[in-house]
Amino acid sequence: MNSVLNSVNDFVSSKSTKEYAKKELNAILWVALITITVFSLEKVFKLFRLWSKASQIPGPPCNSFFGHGNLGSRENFIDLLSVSHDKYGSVFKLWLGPTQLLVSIKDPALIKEMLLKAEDKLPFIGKAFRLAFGRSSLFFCSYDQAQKRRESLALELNGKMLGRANVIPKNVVDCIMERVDAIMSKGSVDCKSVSQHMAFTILGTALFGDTFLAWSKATFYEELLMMIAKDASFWASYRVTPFWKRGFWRYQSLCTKLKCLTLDIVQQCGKNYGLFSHMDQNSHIGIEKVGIKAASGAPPSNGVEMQDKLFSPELDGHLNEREEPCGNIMGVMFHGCIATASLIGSILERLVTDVEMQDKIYSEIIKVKQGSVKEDQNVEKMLLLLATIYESARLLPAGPLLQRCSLKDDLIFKSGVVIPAGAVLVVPAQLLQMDDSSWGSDASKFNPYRFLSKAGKDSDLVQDTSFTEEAVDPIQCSFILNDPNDNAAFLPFGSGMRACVGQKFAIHGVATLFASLLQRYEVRLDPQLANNPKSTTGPQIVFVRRNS
Ligand code: HEM
Repeated sequence: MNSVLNSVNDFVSSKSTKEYAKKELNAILWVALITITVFSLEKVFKLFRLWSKASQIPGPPCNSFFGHGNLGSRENFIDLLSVSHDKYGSVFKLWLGPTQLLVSIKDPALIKEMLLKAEDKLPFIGKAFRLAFGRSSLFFCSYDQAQKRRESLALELNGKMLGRANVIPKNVVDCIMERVDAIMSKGSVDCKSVSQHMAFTILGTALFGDTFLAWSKATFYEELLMMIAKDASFWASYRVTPFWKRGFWRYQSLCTKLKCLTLDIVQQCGKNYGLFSHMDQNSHIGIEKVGIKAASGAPPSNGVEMQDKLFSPELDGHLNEREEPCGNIMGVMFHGCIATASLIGSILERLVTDVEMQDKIYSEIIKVKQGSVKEDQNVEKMLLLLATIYESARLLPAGPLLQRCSLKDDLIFKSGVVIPAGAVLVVPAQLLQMDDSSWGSDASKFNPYRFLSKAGKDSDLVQDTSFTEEAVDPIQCSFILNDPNDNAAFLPFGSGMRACVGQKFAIHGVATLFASLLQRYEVRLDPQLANNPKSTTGPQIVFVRRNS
């Protein structure tokens, strides 16, 4: 009897357990269904919001649901922006896909406002840096993540570095000159590779100190950095990281080699010199992680003290741990080298094609040198040289667009224009820097005098190109150098919240370099190879030693 009762009980309890399980499963399915519905509705709602807000912005009609997906080559895209701005005004939209809105802005005042309000960078840029160098704060798309590192790097670059008499120490310039001598003993050089090497040496010594000059692996490091630069955008352009592609893993192995080399140079120069200690406290953790013994025995120095002052505990704790060791260092080396090399290349190209200007700059350098007591370059007194650097940066073809977005909030301009959150904002900097309405009828010509004005009259620009010796005489001070950033259409270093923190350092560094270079050499086009139409590396140039 008991056993019968037991089996009835078992049957009842197993039945109620099953029912309970069934009910629970139903509840889970309902919750999942509601969550998915809410999530989808939210997405649809966001999409309608984007479409309705975007409908207020003028722009070409979009024939395909997938948007203007095929925008052609870089040149075609800039042409498209130029034509569309002429047609739709200073702000227009372009659909890149059903959910991807691009808004281009060409009005200088609106651009200034936008670059101050839109704090975030495109996730694509952050992805390119993350794939190559691991997670880092500098160059991260969200401003909140990048802000502190930006501030500490800016403080170091614009404070300690610019505070020195010469932004680039004399031994570094001498090292570059020695290399130029060595190259010249073999013949002419291509403009691109010599500019790249100069930029690499300036940045390397700024980050790692003098140890970098004697580092045996520097040449390999430079080659690796350039190989990575070539492919970085390509691999970042995949929506899903292409782990299945062999080429991607080859690229990753280059990135790993670069990381090991960075850790190696960090180890060699120890904690006590260079900018690196202020950007990556994690670098020493990294050295241990990859099995290299951390630098030891170096006496505590100013660098270490400065390091403690520069980083707040908040940054040292939570955020630092999420950063890849040396990620910031590699990011700065990468961006700084490419951008500085491009500027040096642009200056060299302008100087070899405008020999008269080169001679005037040479006279200015000699005059300033004669007036100075010590070995200081005093580049801040070389107004024509600095104006030439600004002008070469203005005409720089690299980086034709500035890109921003506001990840969370809509952007509301004073004029009432509203750009929905998440839209890609672009500034066609190249068009703007060549625009007649901002630069006058000679906007496309090389004219450094546009950055000089007569002392006391800000608006009185020196348009007269017969720049006399007296005019460049710093003692007489008859001319002043305008702040290039006064013109809202001067954007080679960007502007606003995410503007380049290396602007002053790069300009002073490049000026110091050219002051030494032009003092010793005349730079000329190689007469035999000047007109070689096949050259993809810029003109072939020669450095001719000056008599003195
Ligand atoms: C001629 C040389 C250089 C040029 C033309 C240049 C140009 C630029 C441009 C256009 C941007 C983006 C700005 C924006 O979106 O508004 C940028 C960002 C940046 N630059 Fe430079 N740069 C140069 C050299 C350097 C150097 C030498 C350093 C550091 C040592 C540096 C550090 C940075 C950093 C950290 C950012 C990122 C800012 C951020 O994402 O928040 N740059 N640079």
